[in-house]
Amino acid sequence: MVRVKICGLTRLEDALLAEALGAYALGFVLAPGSRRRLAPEAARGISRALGPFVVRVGVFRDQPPGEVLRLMEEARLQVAQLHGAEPPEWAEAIGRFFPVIKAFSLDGPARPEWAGYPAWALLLDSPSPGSGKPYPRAWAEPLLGTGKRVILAGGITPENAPEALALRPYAIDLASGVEEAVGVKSRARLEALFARVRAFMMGA
Ligand SMILES: O=C(O)c1ccccc1NCC(=O)[C@H](O)[C@H](O)COP(=O)(O)O
Repeated sequence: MVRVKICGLTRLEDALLAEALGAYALGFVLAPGSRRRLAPEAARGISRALGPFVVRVGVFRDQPPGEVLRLMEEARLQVAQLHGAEPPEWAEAIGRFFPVIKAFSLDGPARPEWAGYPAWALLLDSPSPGSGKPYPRAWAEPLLGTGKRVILAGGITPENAPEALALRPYAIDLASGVEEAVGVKSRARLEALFARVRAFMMGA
């Protein structure tokens, strides 16, 4: 089973297309400073138009639990992804209401101690989230096989996705690799990605 999260959605048409192609989760950036940032009401409009069986993920960075919980409710989202230096206590406070994904930026091999962070899954990303910059996928290995769910992100594209899939992560996550402009997904690139994922599954 390979789960695909398409992140940084800003348009309803792109979210509906990603859902139709088989995305398991869709990410909406509510963190300040991102060129993909959506207002909560815009994310709510997209979330309300999607089917019931695709997971809506809110993406945050260094925003305190009260702000995250308010935005999650306002935007009608279901999972909180924390992309900053959030202390475990923040994740525990948010985790009382929503499943939490904790993102870590890799500038070298993943640290085994991250497995102790109170999150439902760990997302291993490049140092600059949303940049389309990859890293050596072997850097994820210290956390694979620990029993912790690992989501691989950071510069994944339809072309290099098999390298990430071969590590059999809990999921893969993409923003830039399926875009024609920042925040604007490409139909052709989304279709190419899901074709590569299906081909990998058939051959796995
Ligand atoms: O996508 C952004 O603009 C972003 C900004 C700030 C924090 C997180 C952000 N994205 C979160 C994601 O989960 C991205 O999909 C992930 O960083 C991978 O991005 P990419 O390398 O562009 O595929």
